[in-house]
Amino acid sequence: MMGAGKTRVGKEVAHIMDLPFADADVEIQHDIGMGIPEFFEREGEPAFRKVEADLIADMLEDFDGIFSLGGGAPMTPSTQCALAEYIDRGGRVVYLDADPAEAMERANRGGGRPMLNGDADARWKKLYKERDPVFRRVANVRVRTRGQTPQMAARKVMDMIRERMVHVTGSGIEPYDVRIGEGTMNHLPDVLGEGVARVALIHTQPVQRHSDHARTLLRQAGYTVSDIVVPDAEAGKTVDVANGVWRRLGDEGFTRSDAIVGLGGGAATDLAGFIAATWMRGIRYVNCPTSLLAMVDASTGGKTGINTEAGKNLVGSFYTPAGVLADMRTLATLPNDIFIEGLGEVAKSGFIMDPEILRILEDHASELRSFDGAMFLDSGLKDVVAELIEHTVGVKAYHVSADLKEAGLREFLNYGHTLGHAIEKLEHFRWRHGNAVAVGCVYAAELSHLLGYIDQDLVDYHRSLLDSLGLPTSWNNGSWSDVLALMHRDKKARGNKLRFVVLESVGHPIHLEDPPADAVEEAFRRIQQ
Ligand SMILES: NC(=O)c1ccc[n+]([C@@H]2O[C@H](COP(=O)([O-])OP(=O)(O)OC[C@H]3O[C@@H](n4cnc5c(N)ncnc54)[C@H](O)[C@@H]3O)[C@@H](O)[C@H]2O)c1
Ligand SMILES: O=C(O)C(=O)C[C@@H](O)[C@H](O)[C@H](O)COP(=O)(O)O
Repeated sequence: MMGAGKTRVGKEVAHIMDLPFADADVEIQHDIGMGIPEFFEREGEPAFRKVEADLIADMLEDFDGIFSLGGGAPMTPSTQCALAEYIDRGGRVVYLDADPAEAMERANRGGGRPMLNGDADARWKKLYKERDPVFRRVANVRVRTRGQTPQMAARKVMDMIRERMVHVTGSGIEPYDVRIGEGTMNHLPDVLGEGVARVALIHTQPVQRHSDHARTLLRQAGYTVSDIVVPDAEAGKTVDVANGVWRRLGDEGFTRSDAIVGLGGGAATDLAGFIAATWMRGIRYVNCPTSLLAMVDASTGGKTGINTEAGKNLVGSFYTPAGVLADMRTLATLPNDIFIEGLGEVAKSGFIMDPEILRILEDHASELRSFDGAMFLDSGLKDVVAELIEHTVGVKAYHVSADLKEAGLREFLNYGHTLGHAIEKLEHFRWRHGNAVAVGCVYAAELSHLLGYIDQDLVDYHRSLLDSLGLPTSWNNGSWSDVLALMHRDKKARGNKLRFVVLESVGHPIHLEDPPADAVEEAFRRIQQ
C-alpha cells in the first residue's frame, strides 16, 4: 500500500544483501519523461497502468535484485500473471503489510499521490479494502512491519526471501507451502489466518524452548493459546494420549474455527495431525517440525496417526496441514543421534527418486555425521542441510501431490519401511524410526538383488553410504517368525499377500507383489550379519 515503506525498506534490503535496487515509479518516470502526477493528468489512469504493466513485465524478465512496485500495480491482471510466472521461476513477491495508521500517515506526508486526491485517509482505506486480498493472493511472502524501523523490517524481509519453499498441491489437497529457513516460525500467524481464535500448541518437553517461542508469537498475534505438553517420542502416539488431548480441547471449548499447531519431532507432528483430523471431524493445523526427520518427511503429506498394540501407525488418517514451517533455528538443540536418524529418510528419498540427494550425502558424509547443534547455525553445514531438506521435501511433495491416499505411487515413499516398522515394534520403539528405515532399505535392496532387479554393487552402495553417515545397516535381535508376522500387518499388504517396494535402479522403484517366501527370508538373513 502507499506509505508501507516499499522504497525505503526495499533499498535497505538491497543494501544489506548487496543487490541492486530499482523502483518501478522511478523507472516509469524515466521512460515517460515526466512526473507520474502529470502523466495521470494528461493521459489518465488506464494509460499509466499499461505503461506500468509493460515495464514490470520487462523488469521481471531482466532485472536481478530488489524491485519495488507501485501499490496499484498488482491490480492489473497482466501484472498478476507476470508475478505468478516470476514465482514459478523461483522469485519472491513480498507483500509489505504495514500498520494502516502508520502507512496512511506516511502516504499523506509525501504528497504527490494522484490516487489519494480528495479525502486522503478515506481514499487510502477504500484502496486498502480493494487491494489487500489481491496483495495476499499474488505475494508468496507477507511481511508485517507494524512498529518496526525500516532496518528491522528489512532484516525480516531478507530472512523471508532467503527461505526455501516447496509447494504441495494436487487432487484432494488444499495447496500449502513447506517453508524452510531460519525464522520460518514467524509465519505462524499468517498460515493460521485470521478466522482462528484459539490455538492448541501440542509439543513435547524436550522442545520447550521452541514451543515457548511459538507461544509468544501466537499470543502477540492475538490468539488464545492452550499449551499442551504430550509424552515424548512414540510414548505420545497412543490412544490414551490422544484421549487426554481431546478432553482438554473439550474442556477449553475448541470449536471448528480453532486450530492446532504441532511442534516437535515426527511423533509430535503425527499426533497433532491426528488430533486435528479427528477433533470435530477436522480442524485446521500447522506443523512446526523441529527434528531433521520431521522436517524432511513426517510434517508434510498429511499422514497422521498413532500406534496400537498391533503395530506402528495402524490408526490414523490422511489429513493435510495448512502449512509447514521448518525453522532451521530449532536444529540448534537437536542431539547428534537424532539428527543422524533423520538422514535415514533423506537417503531413502535419494534411492527412490533423487540422485542429487545421494551426491550431497556422499560429498558431506563426515560433516553430517559430526553434526553439532551448538555450532550448526554458524557453520557451512547449514546450507548443505537446507538443500537436503528442500530436495527431500520435494521428493515427498511429488509423491503426495499425485497420490494423497497412497493408492500406488505414494507407496514408493515406504521404501525400507516394511521391515523398518517391524524392527521398531520388536525393539519396543527403543530403535529410532530413521535407523530402522536405514536397515529396512538395505533389506529392500537385498530383496531387489535376490529377485534379479539390481546388481550387488547397488546393494553394497546402500551399505557403504548409510554406514558413512553413521546409520545402522544390520539388525539381529528378533526371530524371523515375529518379523514375518509384523510384515503381514504392514499397510501395503493385501489379504495374506506381502507387498514391498524394491528398486530396479537408483530413482526407479517398483511394487513387488507376493514375492517368493524363500527370497523374503533370505534377504532377512543377509541383514542379520
Ligand atoms: N507422517 C509421516 O509421513 C511420517 C514420516 C516419517 C516419520 N514419521 C513418524 O515420525 C516419528 C519419528 O520422528 P522423529 O525422528 O522426529 O522422532 P521423535 O518425534 O521421537 O523425536 C525424537 C526426539 O528428538 C526430540 N527433539 C525433536 N526436535 C528436537 C530439537 N530441535 N531439539 C531437541 N530435541 C528435539 C524429541 O522430543 C524426541 O525426544 C515416528 O513416529 C515416525 O513414524 C511420520
Ligand atoms: O508419506 C508416506 O507415504 C510415507 O510412507 C513416508 C514414510 O517415510 C513415513 O515413515 C510414514 O510414516 C510411513 O507411513 P506408514 O503408512 O508406513 O505407517
